[in-house]
Amino acid sequence: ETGSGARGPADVDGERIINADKEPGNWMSTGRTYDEQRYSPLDDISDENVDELGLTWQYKLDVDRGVEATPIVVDGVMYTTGAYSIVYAFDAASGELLWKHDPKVDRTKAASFCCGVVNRGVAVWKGKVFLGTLDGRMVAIDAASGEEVWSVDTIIDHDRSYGITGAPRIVKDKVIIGNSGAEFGVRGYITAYDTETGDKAWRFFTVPGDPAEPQENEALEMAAKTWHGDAWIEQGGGGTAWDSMAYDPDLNLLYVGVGNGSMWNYKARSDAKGDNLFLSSILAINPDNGEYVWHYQTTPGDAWDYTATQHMILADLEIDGKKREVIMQAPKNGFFYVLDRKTGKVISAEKYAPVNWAEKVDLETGRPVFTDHAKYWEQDGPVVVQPGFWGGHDWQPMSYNPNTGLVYIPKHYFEVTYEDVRDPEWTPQKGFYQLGTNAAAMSDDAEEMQSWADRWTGGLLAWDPVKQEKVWEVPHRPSSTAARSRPRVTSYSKAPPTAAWWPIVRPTARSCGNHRPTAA
Ligand SMILES: O=C(O)c1cc(C(=O)O)c2c(n1)C(=O)C(=O)c1cc(C(=O)O)[nH]c1-2
Ligand SMILES: [Ca+2]
Repeated sequence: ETGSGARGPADVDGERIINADKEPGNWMSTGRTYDEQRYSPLDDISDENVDELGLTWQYKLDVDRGVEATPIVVDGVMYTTGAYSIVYAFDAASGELLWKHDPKVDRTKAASFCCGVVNRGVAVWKGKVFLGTLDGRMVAIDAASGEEVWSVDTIIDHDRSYGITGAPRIVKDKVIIGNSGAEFGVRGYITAYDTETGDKAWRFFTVPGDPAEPQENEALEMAAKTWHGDAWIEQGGGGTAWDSMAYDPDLNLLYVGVGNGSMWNYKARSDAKGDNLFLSSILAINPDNGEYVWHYQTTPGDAWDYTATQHMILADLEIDGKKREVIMQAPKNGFFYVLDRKTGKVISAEKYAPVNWAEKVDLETGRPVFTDHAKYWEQDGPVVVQPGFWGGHDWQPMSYNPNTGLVYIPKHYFEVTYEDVRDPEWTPQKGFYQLGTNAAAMSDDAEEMQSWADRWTGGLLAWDPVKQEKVWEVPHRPSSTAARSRPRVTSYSKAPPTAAWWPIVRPTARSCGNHRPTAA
């Protein structure tokens, strides 16, 4: 049922999202359902006729930069975003533009965002469209007219490079949004706002504040004990929640994926001591008041940009003859995690991509068993770490098919070098990477670079989350031809004298589809 006309535009609430299977022609929240399975029950398109699909309409977006949004479709209208957080509403059948909303993000600030001026889409609720803008505003837009209804600044410190690229989620009349910027030195947090008024309902910081001051809550008191030295205080600690969330209405738990440390270098950040909670963690939070319920940390003391902001899926799986309510994630660090979503206890964790920083995850302690190899702060010179900083899987969402029981993962093969910076000159600066490591400080030699480019590939992986094993994988096409015909690797050898210059390598394994597999 779509476009009955009985409802106003974007007339979505929690009941409708929870019962989304009753109206399979709509896609009403970013993961389609609160469990974020991204499984469409529509079956007109099948493996019998998929080769007959053709273009029905197209629309040229305003800015030729990354497009990462999941479009929302409600009652015949599609709401989606392009670069610089511009929102578009289309007639979904004809492609006719109904309205456009440009929040007018300052284009000169583009360098303050690590990974492009991207946006991953909007949320809709009771006649409004909700947008997190690149410069950190939460904007409520009238779904009929495209006009702004209210706008709030979500950023606590504009001298730091905070931004928003993720899609908001809405639970019980609260719109929830995190932020980005952990490559530059920020303190991560998520905030909930009243969808009607824009009033702040609660805020949860993902890492502690200055231990000289009282922490905001008990969870952060606990977290503060896992940080050492004082470099992290000035750098903010990191832990940005820049992409994933999921919600279980029965348990009333909001799950939030938390990112990497500021700076990356564990020794520079925290004297190479402590877990640095809640970096690289999945957090379960009460969405009514923002209170901590549990956490699971995937990479204690993260030093490699191993965010756990990757897409999370809730499902009920039968494991060892018992029905388990699980949350699943394939974070950057290369392990596929199945956790009990009530308690946060790890049920299983296996490598879905090449991993050399850890042997395995110890299911008794729930902690990874680290190798010494990847601890670049203890090494002379650069070390090759698998996965590299774009991870075995990054923001590209995965999906779960309850009929096959498989998870489908857009997977990367990506390894890079990391090297300790011995003479750091870092200070928090806007627009400069502050990593404390030379990451991917690559050769100027074309042949050598080509060999790296050849190894940066990807594929579509079908994964059995019960057996924790690969079922099949479709390799993406080889990168080598494309890499030769188009220079794609640049080394900023004359970068600014920060500790953390960023010899930019845009890995082919990111999203451009020119990938070749290597042995798993
Ligand atoms: O630490 C952060 O705050 C942060 C933010 C973002 C972002 O907001 O896009 C990315 C990352 N980290 C990151 O590590 C990463 O690999 C990444 C890829 C992308 C992208 O859009 O292609 N964004 C981000
Ligand atoms: Ca990051």
